Amino acid sequence: MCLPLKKRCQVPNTQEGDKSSVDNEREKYNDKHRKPLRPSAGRPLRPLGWRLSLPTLRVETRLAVAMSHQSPILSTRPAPPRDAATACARSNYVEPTIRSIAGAFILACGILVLIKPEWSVLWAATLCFVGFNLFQSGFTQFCVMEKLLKKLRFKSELDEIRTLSRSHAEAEARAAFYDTLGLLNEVVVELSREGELAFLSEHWTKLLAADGRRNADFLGLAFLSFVKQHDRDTLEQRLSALLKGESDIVTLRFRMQREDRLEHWVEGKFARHHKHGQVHGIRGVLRDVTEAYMQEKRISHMAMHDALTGLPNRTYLDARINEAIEQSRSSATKFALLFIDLDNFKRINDLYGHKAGDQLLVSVGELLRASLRATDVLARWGGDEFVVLLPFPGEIDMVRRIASELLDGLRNDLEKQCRDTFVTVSIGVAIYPDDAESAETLLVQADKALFYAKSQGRNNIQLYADLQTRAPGFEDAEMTARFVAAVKQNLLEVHYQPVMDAANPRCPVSVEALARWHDDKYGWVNPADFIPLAENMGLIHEVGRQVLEQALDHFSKRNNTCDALKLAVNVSKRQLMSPDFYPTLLATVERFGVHPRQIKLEITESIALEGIERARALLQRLSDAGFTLSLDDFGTGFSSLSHVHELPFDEIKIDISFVRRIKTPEGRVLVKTIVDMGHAMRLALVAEGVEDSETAAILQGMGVEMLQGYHFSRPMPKEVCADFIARLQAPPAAAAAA
Ligand SMILES: Nc1nc2c(ncn2[C@@H]2O[C@H](COP(=O)(O)OP(=O)(O)OP(=O)(O)O)[C@@H](O)[C@H]2O)c(=O)[nH]1
Repeated sequence: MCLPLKKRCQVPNTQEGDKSSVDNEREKYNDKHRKPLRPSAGRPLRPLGWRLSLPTLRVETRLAVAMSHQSPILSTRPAPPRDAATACARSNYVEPTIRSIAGAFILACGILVLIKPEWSVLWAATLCFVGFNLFQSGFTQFCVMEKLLKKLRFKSELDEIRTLSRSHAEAEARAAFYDTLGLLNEVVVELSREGELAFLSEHWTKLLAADGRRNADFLGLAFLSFVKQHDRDTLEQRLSALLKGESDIVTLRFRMQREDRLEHWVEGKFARHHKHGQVHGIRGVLRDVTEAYMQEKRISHMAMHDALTGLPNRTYLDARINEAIEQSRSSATKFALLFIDLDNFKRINDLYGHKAGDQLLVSVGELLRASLRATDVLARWGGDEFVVLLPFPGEIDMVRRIASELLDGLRNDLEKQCRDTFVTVSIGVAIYPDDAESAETLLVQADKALFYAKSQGRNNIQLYADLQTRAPGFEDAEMTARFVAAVKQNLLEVHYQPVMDAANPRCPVSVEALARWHDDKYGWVNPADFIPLAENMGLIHEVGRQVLEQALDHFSKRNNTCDALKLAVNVSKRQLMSPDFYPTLLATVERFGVHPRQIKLEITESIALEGIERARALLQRLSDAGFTLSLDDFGTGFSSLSHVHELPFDEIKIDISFVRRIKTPEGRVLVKTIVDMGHAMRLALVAEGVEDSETAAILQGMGVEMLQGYHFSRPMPKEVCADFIARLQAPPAAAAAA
């Protein structure tokens, strides 16, 4: 880089005399700077001056100005402080003094010739000598002046050459700089204060995929016009802040408006560009970061999104909920969290396989997304659960309406997509800040509301706020929390209580599956405590489902030979009213290889309160499928006994409250009436709560076909129940030995 510059600094076309004078001056300069000039007198000479050297009267002109000083081409030192004009002025100032002295001397000689004519030769010789010296002095002065003029001319030439070579050197340096920029992958841009392109380095056209064009075509155009519309405003704001001096460096990622229309990301780093101490514009470096950006995006997308549906995942949702909380706090607004869960999704997997299940999840995600506003966040929480974060400006009724539209819309769309199955969803809703003030608690409340929605027969919406009034106190007890956890973890157990043939007490006709809960803290919890809890919490449906599945599992694996033995399971009214109860039951029974004929469904009489027509339709389907239908708790709370005969029940189970009174005359009459009425309706009779042989005998005497109670057996774990049945069925001798 330095070589061409030096070469250009050689002095061109100088005459020999000039060259030597320059060399002389340089030597003088170098000598002067090497060591000071010392005259014989031992005093340093002044840089410029005259010395009258007597007795020779030789006027010495000492031009001590080292002209070589003035040439930075020859030396990088700065020019000496004195110039030729100063030297000239000094010589003009000295000459009159000499002339005056010489004049005075000639006048003195003339006077002496007149006074002493005999010394005239001596005086004439002295006069000649002085005249000659004056002439020599003038000539010397003339030479000095000429030299000075030459020096001045030479200096101006030098200045010219220097300016030329400087601009040439600058141009060369610039060219070399641009060549270097061309080696970089980055693009260097210079923008005017108005944002127009003033300079572009080589790869600009490559960055814009404008292959056939030259950089010059772009000069003078607005830089921002090559930035994607979406990123333009931000970049413009940041660059004008930079020009105003509000920031020193701006680093920003944005997209360029490329001719091939591909999305290319650029990282731009900009700084102010100064000239003569003024802000002249902006200088920036643009780096194509598309690949790195896409990679980062892919990684962060993977970390924040669900692989199956492509929807945001829990991590993303958590962040957005926290953001929404911040925003709601500052703007005093509310937002809702909707927990959406597919009803009986397991069944879809079981019936159609996991691939179909996956496809359904994807469809649900798409349908939900399409029904929501862009500002609503939809995430897949996991499994068949989705969560919607719904900012809402108005009343809570608005959330109800949106949730209801989602539920109906989804059901209708899925009905069209899945013609051979019926897919519904349940929705639980919690509102910030009414129901909770932290993201975590809000999610828990929404989940509770969902749980309650499931328990209400699925395919419905529950708001956490409503839950408080519908299931009061369900939050309070620690037991509640432990119970909920037990249900969620499938920790409930099923015990079995046999129902005996009244005519043959050694033969159980069925075993009733009963839910039991053992808690580490509370031990065995009485069903009379946790069943109402389950009702209040809306868990009764879930409890019913778990009991059914466990019981079917046990029943299908039984190894006794009692072929006629039936499995009796309790079905709550809510379960029965759920639209998917029937198909789920059929599928579950089939899954465990059990025939509906082997199942007895015990249904409470309150089913009739749902409207006799509806109840009949629901029950008839079950009866037609082969299930035995038992009217449970008969005699309690049934508004119209006369309706019983309109429902397709196979048997009536007399409530324990009547059986316990059987030893009193009134109680006996009451039970006898129920038994007669049942028989009149061609229904079989079962009595529960038989606790002793006397009661058993009375009931048997009345014609009750089946008996159940502690007199025969308490509810037992499956193994104990299996032993019990095996013992009953063993020949009397073996049973006695056992
Ligand atoms: N196909 C498929 N199944 C999944 C996926 N993730 C979870 N599951 C299944 O989804 C089912 C979720 O069941 P639950 O929500 O507990 O129960 P459900 O059958 O939907 O019943 P309710 O929610 O009580 O109505 C489980 O059987 C999981 O194995 C998945 O990514 N794909």
